[in-house]
Amino acid sequence: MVFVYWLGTEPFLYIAEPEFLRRMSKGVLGKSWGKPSVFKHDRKPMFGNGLLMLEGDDWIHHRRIITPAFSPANLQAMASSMVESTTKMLDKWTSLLNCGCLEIDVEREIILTAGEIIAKTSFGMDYANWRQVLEKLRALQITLFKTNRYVGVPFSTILFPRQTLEAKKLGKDIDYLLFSIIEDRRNSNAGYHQNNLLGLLLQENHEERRKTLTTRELVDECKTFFFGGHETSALALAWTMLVLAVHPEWQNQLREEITQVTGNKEIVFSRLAKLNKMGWVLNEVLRLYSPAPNAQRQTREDITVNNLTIPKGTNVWIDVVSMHHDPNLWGEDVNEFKPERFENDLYGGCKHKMGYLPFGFGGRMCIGRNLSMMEYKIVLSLMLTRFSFSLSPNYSHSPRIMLSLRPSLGIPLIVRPL
Ligand code: HEM
Repeated sequence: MVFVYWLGTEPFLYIAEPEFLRRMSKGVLGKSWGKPSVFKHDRKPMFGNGLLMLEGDDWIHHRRIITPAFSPANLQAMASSMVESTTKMLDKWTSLLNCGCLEIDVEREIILTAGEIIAKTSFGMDYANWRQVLEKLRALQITLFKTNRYVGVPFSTILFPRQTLEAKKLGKDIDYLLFSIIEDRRNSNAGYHQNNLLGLLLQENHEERRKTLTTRELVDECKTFFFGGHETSALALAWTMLVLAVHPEWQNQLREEITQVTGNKEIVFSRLAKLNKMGWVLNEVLRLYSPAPNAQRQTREDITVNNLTIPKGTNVWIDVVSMHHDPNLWGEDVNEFKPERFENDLYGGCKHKMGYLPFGFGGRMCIGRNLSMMEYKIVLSLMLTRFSFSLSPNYSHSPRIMLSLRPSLGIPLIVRPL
């Protein structure tokens, strides 16, 4: 389905048709479309001019600097930190269960753990700092995306002055926290020699003896990666816990696979790729509950598709959720949880390769996808080998798009030690 709608004064082209998207993106150079200016402005307190929002030469430059942070060697170095943070969470669950607690909101718990993982692995942050950044980012997300604000409608900031001011203030508080972390790292020599994301960004500035990234740009990248690096991975895990709670047979299948692959020893980086069934489960969860439910672009020049000219300046809204749930692409069992779709097919049997886009498409494909797959397998393996899960009667199914696709009332599960 493809149609045009308006958001205030802004024209939007809605696309939930993979073939149209393929034709549109095929002939388009990266420079021919960017991110909608109206969202760049609205989401500034959250992402500033970080990688997600950049375009043109600036985007190429930042992507080149940041890519090495996700090399296999750097990912491997993050594994022990992931095991440590997850084990801490699971020890806490054991204490809660010993104290008579019957259920645990796994979404809340996993978000905290994923926040800790990205804070430690990418920025080397300590507890007090990352908790503050995480809490403020969550408050900012609620302010920007939970309420009905009219993004793109002229003077909407005047109609919603309280939210506008609140978002600006939270954005500044986060900037300030990240700025002081960057300055501390600059002043300590060790900061330049760490191969984590912040270390690489600082080295780039330091070694070339020119300000390749300004402090403002560094803060924006840290903000972007702090949010992007924990929220989506945590949601993939949280939605997985929900579907596994209602499909205990898949919990068992995954436990068997973990035992086969690890031989009851601690999970190690080099064996993660062998967790094939877990990979299918991840793909199926990303299809059913895509943490990034849509993608947006804005044309920077006229683009022609099927004799139709899409004028420069048109915003484009790509509805990933709709494509992932289209029975014409996936078949009549589209809404069922069937990880085996992915057994012999990276696209899960989808009739069109652009119909399955959990990590985006083209040159703007998610830079953190390998990191998130690794984190997913480590955290899920540890959870499944210590506990079994079933749905709490208090669970209420309420997926809601608040930038990402969230379970808006949490995911309370009954957790039992194995
Ligand atoms: C399951 C986990 C994840 C999902 C589903 C996901 C999804 C996506 C999607 C759909 C995009 C493309 C957005 C667009 O086209 O506008 C994207 C881009 C991006 N992601 Fe992820 N992501 C995940 C994990 C991560 C992680 C762990 C990080 C960082 C550590 C990260 C950082 C980013 C960044 C910075 C971009 C912008 C890339 C660019 O424009 O060059 N993501 N992600």
